[in-house]
Amino acid sequence: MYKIKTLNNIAEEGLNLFNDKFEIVDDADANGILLRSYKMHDMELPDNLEAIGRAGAGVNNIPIDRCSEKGIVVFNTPGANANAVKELVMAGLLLASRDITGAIDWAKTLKGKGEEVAKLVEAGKSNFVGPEIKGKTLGVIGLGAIGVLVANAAKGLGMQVLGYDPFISVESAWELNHNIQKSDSLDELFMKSDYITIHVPLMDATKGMINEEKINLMKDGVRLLNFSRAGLCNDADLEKALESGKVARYITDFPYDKVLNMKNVVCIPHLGASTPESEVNCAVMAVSEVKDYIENGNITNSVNYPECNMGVCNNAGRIAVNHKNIPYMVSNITTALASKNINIIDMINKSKKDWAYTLIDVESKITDEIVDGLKEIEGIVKVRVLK
Ligand SMILES: NC(=O)C1=CN([C@@H]2O[C@H](COP(=O)(O)OP(=O)(O)OC[C@H]3O[C@@H](n4cnc5c(N)ncnc54)[C@H](O)[C@@H]3O)[C@@H](O)[C@H]2O)C=CC1
Ligand SMILES: O=C(O)CCC(=O)C(=O)O
Repeated sequence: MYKIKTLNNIAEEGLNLFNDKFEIVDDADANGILLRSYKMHDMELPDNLEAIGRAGAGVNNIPIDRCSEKGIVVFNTPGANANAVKELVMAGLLLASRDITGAIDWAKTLKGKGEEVAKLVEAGKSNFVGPEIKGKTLGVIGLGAIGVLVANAAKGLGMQVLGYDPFISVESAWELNHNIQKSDSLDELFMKSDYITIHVPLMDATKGMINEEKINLMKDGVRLLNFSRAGLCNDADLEKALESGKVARYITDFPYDKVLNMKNVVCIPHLGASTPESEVNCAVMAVSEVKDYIENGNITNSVNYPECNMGVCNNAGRIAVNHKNIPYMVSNITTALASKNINIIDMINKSKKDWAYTLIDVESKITDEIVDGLKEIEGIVKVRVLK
């Protein structure tokens, strides 16, 4: 029986896809882990952990390098929550323009004022005037699953849209409305935009990408939206810009104590992906990926190991080997099998940056002795017999 542990709420529609070879457990030594935003960095990674399924996009809560070194394949669910985030970003654009939250808070203070309310409303409403978004320029940083939907929807609302993504995928480029302008540099986007929205992953290269130097390039009164991760903005620089009015408003899905105390900030409690539709989409995708990997060795949407698909095994045996992407691995693995008289019927070897994966169907049963032999080969970090 394969054991699966969940570290966050995972929609039933996904969990129900596990067949009777799987059980949901609370043990520390599960074969698979499913999670959303749970921070795994301080967790031990047990030797029998094979797969981690992130029901969502961002994987900065998972120790990817440690996982790769232990042969643990980390999956995410590209695009499965993108529409949910896009819809909240559209609300964010309006929250950034019109002081909707301030106005709602003020309206609540009129409770109990009886017949005076209508008069007070008309007298007080001028404090909450804000510009329309139509005709303004929105800069979209990162044109992946979310950025593309945001850019297209903003265009539909009459905005001018500038996009920046030096690594845009062919698929995203196809999806992008052809009226969206390409920004040749991030600095150009910063200089030309009235509104800026960030849709890139948090990693070393993007951490603190919104900082004093970049803010100084922006228009006075620019409105910033961050539905990606808190760490993309340098908080001391952001605070200074909000105090001076250089940044007129900051809308974020990532509250923390310091930002909650800043002026002109609207904090949403990480609700971007919190729709029933997106929770189901993510759970179904994450469970399908983890299940197919544990049962068949196939890899779809992994962030640390290569794509690999040999379908269901119809041969006598199947073995999966996670290893470093270094010379002689294929020859070492096949020589080890040949030395035990094991004949290979089908095989895939693929790599992704420093890591590689070899999936092999063979003509006879694989014994523990063969597995032990493979484990001794320098560079191999995990060996699994799937059949
Ligand atoms: N608020 C929420 O609940 C959610 C937040 N997110 C956050 O949004 C991020 C983006 O999500 P998706 O669009 O689904 O991911 P994605 O992987 O489809 O798109 C990310 C895009 O960023 C681009 N990119 C990477 N580095 C860049 C750079 N330095 N400059 C410009 N572009 C760069 C990539 O080429 C890619 O096209 C996630 O990494 C996550 O942190 C995602 C889902 C829900
Ligand atoms: O699961 C969630 O609610 C968070 C979604 C998210 O931040 C992501 O997918 O990167």
